[in-house]
Amino acid sequence: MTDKLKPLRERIDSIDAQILDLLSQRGRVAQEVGHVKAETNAPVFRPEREAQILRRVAERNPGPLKDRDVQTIFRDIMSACRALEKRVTVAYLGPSGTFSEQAVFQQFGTAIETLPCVSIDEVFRATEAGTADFGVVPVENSSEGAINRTLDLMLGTTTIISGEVSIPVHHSLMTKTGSMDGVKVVAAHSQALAQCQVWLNLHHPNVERRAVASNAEAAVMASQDPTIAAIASEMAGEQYGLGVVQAHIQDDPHNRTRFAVIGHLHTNPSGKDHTSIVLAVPNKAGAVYNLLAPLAKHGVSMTRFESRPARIGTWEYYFYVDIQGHVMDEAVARALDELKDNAAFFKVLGSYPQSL
Ligand SMILES: O=C(O)C(=O)C[C@]1(C(=O)O)C=C[C@@H](O)C=C1
Repeated sequence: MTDKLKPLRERIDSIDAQILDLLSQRGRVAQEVGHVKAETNAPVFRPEREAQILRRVAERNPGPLKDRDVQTIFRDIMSACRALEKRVTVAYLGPSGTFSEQAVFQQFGTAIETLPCVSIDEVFRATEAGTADFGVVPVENSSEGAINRTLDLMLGTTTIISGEVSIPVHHSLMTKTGSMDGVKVVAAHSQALAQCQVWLNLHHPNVERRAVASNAEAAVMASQDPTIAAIASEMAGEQYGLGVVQAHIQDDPHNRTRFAVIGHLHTNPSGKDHTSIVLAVPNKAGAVYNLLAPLAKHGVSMTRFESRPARIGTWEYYFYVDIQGHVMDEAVARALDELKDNAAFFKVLGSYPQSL
């Protein structure tokens, strides 16, 4: 056995030496890129370039490693190279261990500084003020719909969307002991409680449900009090020393949350982009009907349509629309020009590469 392993391990050692040498070469080129960018004050983080590299990696992947796995490796290689130019700071809805934090690493890799915030409002504020270079905020969940606070804040923010991240959301029920003995309360963010309600009704109908600021906060509470169970990611459970009572308790097994990356960066076209806009129409007959006509006219596909009350006391709404393409694409530019003409309010929230 050992005799057979020895030559294989020697081959791995020699391949590792080559990988290390290539990584070092890549790092030195990134340093040169950094110097060129510094001369022209150009942005360090280029989401469209990173998206193109990750797409190409999946296209060219000869196997046997999975596309997802090689993308994760390359994302972190780019993250480390980017950190040689500048280590970006990213704000998100903390504490550490939330799905938002997972989304941050999925977009930026791990060679970054993170700034956990107590609320979505705080993520916007930190990014607007420049305390963080970017912020990551939840936009919608596949089972529960829009995250209204994010939509409302998008309206007035000076930041723009420069990326999107979609991650699977798997909830686990966890306690200090790994059992439900003596548990009186299940704590979680209201969204998580809603995403697990069928399971909770079936298995723990008589345990009080308590909505708290985040699942990670619920995990902290459970780690300090054996009468409290938390619904959170297993990552958060591990972080706060919890035992799993039951994994994957979300009602929808394909449950996902989409996040927006906000900042001050205008992202260039990557070839596969989304554009987010928000608009309001004058309060007259047929206005909503006519609103989207320019999209169809110019062959632009809509991927999402959401409405929010304008909160000015009348029955007026803001419409949040996501479309395929980039504001610099000719068809999109033409359609948006016409949309703008029909709208009482119009704002482009940003164009950015489609999530992987
Ligand atoms: O191509 C660039 O602009 C780089 O800075 C290099 C690099 C990379 O490592 O490939 C790093 C950071 C950018 O976000 C994009 C790509």
